[in-house]
Amino acid sequence: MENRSQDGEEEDPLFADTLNKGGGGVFQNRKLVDIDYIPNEDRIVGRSDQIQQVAEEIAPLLTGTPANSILIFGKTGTGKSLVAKHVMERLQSEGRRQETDIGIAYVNCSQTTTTSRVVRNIGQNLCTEEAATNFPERGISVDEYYERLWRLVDDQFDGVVITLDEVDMLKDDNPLMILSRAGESGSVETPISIIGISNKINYRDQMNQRTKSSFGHREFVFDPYDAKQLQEILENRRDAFKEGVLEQGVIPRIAALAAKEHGDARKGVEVLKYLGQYAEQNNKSTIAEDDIDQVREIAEAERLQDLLAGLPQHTRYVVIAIALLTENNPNEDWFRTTQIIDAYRRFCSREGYDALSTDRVRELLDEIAFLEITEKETQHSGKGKGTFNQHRLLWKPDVVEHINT
Ligand SMILES: Nc1ncnc2c1ncn2[C@@H]1O[C@H](COP(=O)(O)OP(=O)(O)OP(=O)(O)O)[C@@H](O)[C@H]1O
Repeated sequence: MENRSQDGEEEDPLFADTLNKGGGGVFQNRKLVDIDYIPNEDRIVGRSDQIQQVAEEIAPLLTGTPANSILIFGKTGTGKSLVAKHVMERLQSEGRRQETDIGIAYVNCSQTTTTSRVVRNIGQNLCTEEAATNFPERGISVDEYYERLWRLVDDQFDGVVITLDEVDMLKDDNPLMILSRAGESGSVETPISIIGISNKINYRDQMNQRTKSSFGHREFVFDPYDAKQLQEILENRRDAFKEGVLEQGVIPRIAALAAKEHGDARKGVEVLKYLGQYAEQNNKSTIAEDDIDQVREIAEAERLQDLLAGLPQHTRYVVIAIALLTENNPNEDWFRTTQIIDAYRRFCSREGYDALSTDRVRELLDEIAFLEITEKETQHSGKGKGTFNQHRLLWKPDVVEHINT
């Protein structure tokens, strides 16, 4: 493939020391283990059918004809974002070859939940740095953002593809509907295709009827990877490290652990990255299987931190309250809502925070279950005695302690 700058390219020697050789100097190409790195096709494992299918849906943009909008579902770390970004980039470079201007934008809706932010980010993604001033942070209405976006799309592109990752986090699916029906409603002439990504398989049920119909039945479900695929994914990143750094058995063990974690490639790649950093900080020139346990906790803490980022502080306190309960009750892992509310109140009073109302804490418990930080289930108390909810932390409690309150 041409025009793919991420892979195989040498780093500028001027910065190589800082990028690769800090401390123990174990890296030779550190970016290969960055989570946002989009690997070249020959490093992507087990997704050629999905790449082909997504490409077929959006390919009509190359001829200026309307293309489909699609939804991709699958658990975390199953390559959804990777496939979307990879296909978008290839479409854009094929467009360049054919002198067709394809605009691409990627927006993560977990950090961009309101309509105006989504539309603004798409605009900023599509245009040059100077033109991005047309999409200021504040001061213009949602309608004006849309107007500017339509103008940009029609003025500069022959086709546009927009990926909305974690689309289920949007406050409402208005932007999804407006963007996917922009051509039909006469807002733009240039065809726009949307790739919506979610790890909530039942997300479709939450979509309103009109949005659903604009996505038709073009849905793809990505299965988790098995241990063999995970091992290959990680082997394909081995050259992030200098030769001989990763001892035998390191990659198979990370792959086996990631396979247990629902086939999550993200976890595997992250552990590789942390292993390198750990080796550097400790001036080690090789990485052994025993080092894996040291870094997994750090990797998990960071992931959880990511999950909680942007959420209200009290959401974190509720998570901490559940972690404390779990730690103080080694033989239990399910806790009733009332137990958690009591633990949360104790935590708040100890730390000097004003606790939120019971109803609000119940809502927060639903939010953290939705984010898969906890699992929630409803139990029956016994004949005629009604029901109660209980919750279980899906992360190790000591990991939660790493969270900054
Ligand atoms: N098939 C694959 N081949 C090589 N690397 C992969 C593959 N699938 C995923 N990865 C790597 O695993 C990490 C996570 O992948 P990605 O972000 O695409 O997952 P996702 O399904 O979008 O997860 P999430 O829902 O958490 O965003 C990335 O670093 C990606 O490069």
